[in-house]
Amino acid sequence: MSKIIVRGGRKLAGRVKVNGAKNAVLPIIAASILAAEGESVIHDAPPLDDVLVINKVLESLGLQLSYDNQSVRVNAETIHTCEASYELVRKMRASFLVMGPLLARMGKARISLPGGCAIGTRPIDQHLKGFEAMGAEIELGQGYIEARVNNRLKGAKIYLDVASVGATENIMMAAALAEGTTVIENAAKEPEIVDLANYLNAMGAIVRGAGTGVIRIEGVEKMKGAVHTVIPDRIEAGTYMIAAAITQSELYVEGAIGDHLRPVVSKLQEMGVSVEEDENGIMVRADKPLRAADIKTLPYPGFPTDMQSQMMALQLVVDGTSLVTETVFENRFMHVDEFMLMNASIKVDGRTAVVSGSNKLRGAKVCATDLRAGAALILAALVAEGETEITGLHHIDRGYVDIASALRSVGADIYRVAPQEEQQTQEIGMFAVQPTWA
Ligand SMILES: CC(=O)N[C@H]1[C@@H](OP(=O)(O)OP(=O)(O)OC[C@H]2O[C@@H](n3ccc(=O)[nH]c3=O)[C@H](O)[C@@H]2O)O[C@H](CO)[C@@H](O)[C@@H]1O
Ligand SMILES: C=C(OP(=O)(O)O)C(=O)O
Repeated sequence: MSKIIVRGGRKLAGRVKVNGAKNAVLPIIAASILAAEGESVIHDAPPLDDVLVINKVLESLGLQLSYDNQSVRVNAETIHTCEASYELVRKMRASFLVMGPLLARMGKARISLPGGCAIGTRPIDQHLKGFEAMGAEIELGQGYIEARVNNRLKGAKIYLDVASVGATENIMMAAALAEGTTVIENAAKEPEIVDLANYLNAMGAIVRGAGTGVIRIEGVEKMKGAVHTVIPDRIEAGTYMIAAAITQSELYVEGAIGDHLRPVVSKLQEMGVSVEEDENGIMVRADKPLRAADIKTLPYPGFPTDMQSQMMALQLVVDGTSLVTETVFENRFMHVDEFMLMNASIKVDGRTAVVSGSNKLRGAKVCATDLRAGAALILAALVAEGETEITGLHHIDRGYVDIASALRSVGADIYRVAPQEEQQTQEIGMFAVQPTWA
């Protein structure tokens, strides 16, 4: 089992570079299915496990794809099958995003139900409601969802009961090739939606209003491949900003876009962190004791649920008590039990966690229960006394490009041990590769 080992107490200094956004690149790669002619080239596609999975999904449909030097090239002229298997969809829920483009381009799609995951049940009713409104017939059976339409999908007015990111994306992609105009009301407003709309428009679609609550898509008959560069990952950026704050350090987060991080920036400032934005990134400085601040997760532009656990790591060490209210996912407090193993003091009551500050965190053996929980444990470990051993790295690898090396490059005592190295370590009684603190 691979693990990350951190020895807390080091200050950080220097710059970390943000990669392309996981949550933007996944729908964008899926949208490439819409191009009946030409090649798409997607730059700044981060080398993450999730990107490999979506690439495999497209390959399994018969598309030609290559991934080199952070650029994905997709030729979608030929599609052999419209079925995405359980084996691939279970690895990553975002695989379900191929349903909209397949249905629009091929008139049918059979996709495994994505199921729930550690952070909640995560239904897909809003995606299906959108496809049905556009004339698709939906059937569920044997763990798969089958959608079909005779001729083309038809534009429709669709009000989303929840401003779902995935449903907005799936419906936008389906509507791009539909006959007539689709209006999505109560649409999600995340920057990743805007990035997808920009890519769709470059492919020949007509999408207006992305980034607002009402998106209008005028369907076109044909789309072609396009070249696109993915936006920087605001959640990766926010994670490194908290790394600076929690270690009382100074870090320049290169590529971070302040406008995408407004709630995180303002919360850090409220806590006493200095944040300076320029056109290339964000400088974060913490050089005095920080204050408690409450957070409530909400759809964009509210505080992102994907930053909730990392912010909780910071709340554990600041002065005072903070409240964390999670309104987006019903089960996103699993990191609390792991923090407790590190001597944290947190009480959970339903969707709210009461986080006591000024904890003297202590290193422990902990496990990443989901992607952001894993990042949060690393952040806590940076300031914990002694050594923390973090397992469950497959979660972290879904969304962070070698976070251990990135943090080590700015001074953290953090090291990843692969299973064979661990075995050698046991055999010869030392690290197979010299850890930074040795
Ligand atoms: C790949 C990707 O972009 N993932 C992000 C995306 O996930 P994802 O697109 O899955 O998240 P949604 O915005 O769809 O989910 C938000 C809420 O809506 C509910 N819901 C969603 C769809 C639906 O048909 N019915 C329904 O009830 C969900 O259960 C959840 O409670 O947005 C989440 C919320 O910002 C982020 O945490 C994820 O990192
Ligand atoms: C929850 C997340 O991703 P996904 O929707 O892919 O599970 C995340 O990025 O924190």
